[in-house]
Amino acid sequence: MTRNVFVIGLGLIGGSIALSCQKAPNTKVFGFDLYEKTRQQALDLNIVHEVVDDVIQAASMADVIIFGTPVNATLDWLEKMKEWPLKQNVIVTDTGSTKGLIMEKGAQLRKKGITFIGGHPMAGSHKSGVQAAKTYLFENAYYILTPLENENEQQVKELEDLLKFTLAKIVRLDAHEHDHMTAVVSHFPHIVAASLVHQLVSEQQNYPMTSMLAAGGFRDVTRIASSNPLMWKDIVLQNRDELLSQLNSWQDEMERVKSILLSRNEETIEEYFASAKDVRDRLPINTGAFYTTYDLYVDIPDYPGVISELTGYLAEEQISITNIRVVEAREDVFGILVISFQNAEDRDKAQKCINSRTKYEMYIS
Ligand SMILES: NC(=O)c1ccc[n+]([C@@H]2O[C@H](COP(=O)([O-])OP(=O)(O)OC[C@H]3O[C@@H](n4cnc5c(N)ncnc54)[C@H](O)[C@@H]3O)[C@@H](O)[C@H]2O)c1
Ligand SMILES: O=C(O)C(=O)C[C@]1(C(=O)O)C=C[C@@H](O)C=C1
Repeated sequence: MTRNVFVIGLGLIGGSIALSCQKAPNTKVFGFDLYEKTRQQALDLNIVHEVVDDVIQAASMADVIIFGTPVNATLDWLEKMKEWPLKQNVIVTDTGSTKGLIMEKGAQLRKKGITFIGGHPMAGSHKSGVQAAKTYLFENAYYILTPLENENEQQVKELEDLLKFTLAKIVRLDAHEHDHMTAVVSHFPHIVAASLVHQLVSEQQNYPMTSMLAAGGFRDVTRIASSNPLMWKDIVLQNRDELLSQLNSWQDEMERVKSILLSRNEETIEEYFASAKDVRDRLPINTGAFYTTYDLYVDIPDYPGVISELTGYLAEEQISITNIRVVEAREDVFGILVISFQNAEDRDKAQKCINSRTKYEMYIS
């Protein structure tokens, strides 16, 4: 029997889930997005098997409905869904970054006989939209499920059985614990990143050169300030209380920094950085495909056409790359071309390919 999966919201996350659901056997993936253009792109990019215009009709045929919409739009859809004719055993889930308010709606749906199991894959990007979707975006990442208390175990297992095709590590959490912990490691850092950018803007008024000096450090710490503003508006509104509490803790932390700076105590200042480094260095890696980049560093001479020469060799051998960038490109000296691949196997093939056709030095970090 065919399993019908219906994804509503075909952006980065909905599109990526749709792609991984297509890997599941006997599964047909339908999609809907608010925008006609996105629906067309989703079809052109084979993100879904079919796109639909009539949401209620598609939902009535679905065995699993997955929301990939911004969290306030998800709340609106869940409210409307209470009145829809759905299959008796349908499983409804979402991918939103917040869970408290969404699970309140889930509890209301349960009263209508609809199973809602909250979901949140802990991987993503500052990029948004259907064109950024990737089949293995969630590989190795934690994928949190927040079933209601006493949820039908069979239904949760069925959802897990589908989501395993994301290659994520599925874990279960209570919605409030989820909102607390994600405020710490995801939502509040986005506020800090945006605030650092605002601080730069105000400094620019007196020191216009400042942004030109923004090197790796500023860029690394503010990358996520380039994320989708509408999505983050919704997230911070839904998780406002946790964020206000994080803001208080941050202000206390800044007071601590101020006092150690005022103290001029070298040992304390060094220890402040050393203990942070220790914790940061021990953070688990490989959580989320976006961070699992398989990079190959190639020392290339600085002459026109060298990049297309190399990518041409890879294309001839059908080796896909996910990203390419040049670092330390200076005149007349070697630059380093960093080519990223989806997996180690592709990187090995690329290394062999380049080795057989050039004399460029290569290394893996
Ligand atoms: N971006 C991330 O890193 C990330 C990671 C994990 C979870 N999430 C969550 O996933 C969800 C989607 O985020 P995204 O990054 O894919 O955003 P996105 O902007 O890439 O995609 C959202 C899609 O939803 C569509 N949409 C908006 N309102 C809609 C509506 N009312 N009905 C139907 N479609 C609608 C948009 O047109 C867009 O295509 C959000 O709830 C977000 O909190 C995001
Ligand atoms: O990598 C990024 O750009 C992200 O912001 C991804 C990220 C995060 O780590 O905060 C963002 C929102 C989520 O709900 C989950 C993951």
